[in-house]
Amino acid sequence: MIKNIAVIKGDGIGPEIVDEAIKVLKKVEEVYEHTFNLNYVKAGGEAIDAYGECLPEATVEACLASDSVLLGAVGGPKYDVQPPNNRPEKALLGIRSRLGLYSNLRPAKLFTELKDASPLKPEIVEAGIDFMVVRELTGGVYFGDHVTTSENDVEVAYDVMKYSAPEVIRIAKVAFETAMVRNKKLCSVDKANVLDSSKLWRKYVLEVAKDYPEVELTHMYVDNAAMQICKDPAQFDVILTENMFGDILSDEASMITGTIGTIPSSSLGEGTRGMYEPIHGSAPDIAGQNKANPIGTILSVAMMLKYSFFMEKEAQAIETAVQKVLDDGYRTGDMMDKHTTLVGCKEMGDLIVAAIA
Ligand SMILES: NC(=O)C1=CN([C@@H]2O[C@H](COP(=O)(O)OP(=O)(O)OC[C@H]3O[C@@H](n4cnc5c(N)ncnc54)[C@H](O)[C@@H]3O)[C@@H](O)[C@H]2O)C=CC1
Ligand SMILES: CC(C)CC(=O)C(=O)O
Ligand SMILES: [Mg+2]
Repeated sequence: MIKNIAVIKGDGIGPEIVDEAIKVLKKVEEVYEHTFNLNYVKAGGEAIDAYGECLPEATVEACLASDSVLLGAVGGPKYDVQPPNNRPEKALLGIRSRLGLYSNLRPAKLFTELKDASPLKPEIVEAGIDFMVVRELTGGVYFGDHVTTSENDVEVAYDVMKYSAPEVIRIAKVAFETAMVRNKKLCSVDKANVLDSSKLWRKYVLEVAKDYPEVELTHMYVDNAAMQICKDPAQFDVILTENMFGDILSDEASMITGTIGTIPSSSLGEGTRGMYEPIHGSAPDIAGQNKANPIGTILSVAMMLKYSFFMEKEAQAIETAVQKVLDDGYRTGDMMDKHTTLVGCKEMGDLIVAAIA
């Protein structure tokens, strides 16, 4: 099969982790006789450095012309002085929006080999951590008006969190469908005791629920959800939530699995073209030191193969290879625990490539 992939390395650890993911993709290409045409384009800080703008139109066009997009991460202190509309993060939001990628799936699954890396008590970890965060990705406060102004000579700022009924309905459908192929439990997380946008959210989640009588639906306020993820993560199967809550809760959920460094994500819209990226950021504190964990990006490639290209066995081969390398005791620094072998980003990539049959 021939597939065209737009590749955005981005900033900080982005280039390092993407290089390892590409090695994995090339191994899959060789073993399974596919052709992956890679089109390297820039977004975020790397695009500001090269062209002065965080999201050149040529990058968007290359993404739109591709079968899918692989992204490392964007941002870093160097770019914090940029005006709001030219920050690297704005490029990421721009791609998500221009490609219509409203549905972000972020798994929180504990590799049993990493149970000692989890900060939770052993008895909580033993109960199991395996849930999916379905995060709305193109609405909410990240896409509302952002205003800094002055009122009565006092500086004020506000950001608008807005949702429309169709936006809630389409992401709720994704979450119910996700629950249907898992354990048929869906927890919708909102702040409906305070926010109008959450009241609307809950109303339309309840509407969509009528089409999925087999799914057990519960609602939880986001503050409680943050607590329950630490206290009793085994209660969750699928969590559905809006953009910012999902951003925050998925970072928390990653940490209880040991590290943010292993968690991939898919971002999809109506078609099969998606963007695939680890859930973490550009980790400027460890950039350029061969310390980054490339597993989140490598597993994002596996998600791309599964969700966009329907290459089930190839995706499985990557997941099995990651599992084997962890079984063999290799770890990057972020998931280091007793009796394991510390390796760098590049070595971790090489080990996973070698483990792909
Ligand atoms: N998708 C994206 O491109 C995202 C970009 N960002 C941007 O990234 C920059 C840094 O943001 P932070 O808040 O520090 O979040 P971050 O996720 O980059 O880093 C948080 C902590 O996790 C560690 N970490 C993250 N990924 C790791 C990996 N693969 N291996 C080992 N350790 C890892 C970092 O070293 C750091 O200690 C900011 O400019 C931010 O805006 C933040 C989140 C998402
Ligand atoms: C960098 C932001 C735009 C978003 C974010 O933190 C994320 O999607 O994980
Ligand atoms: Mg985030």
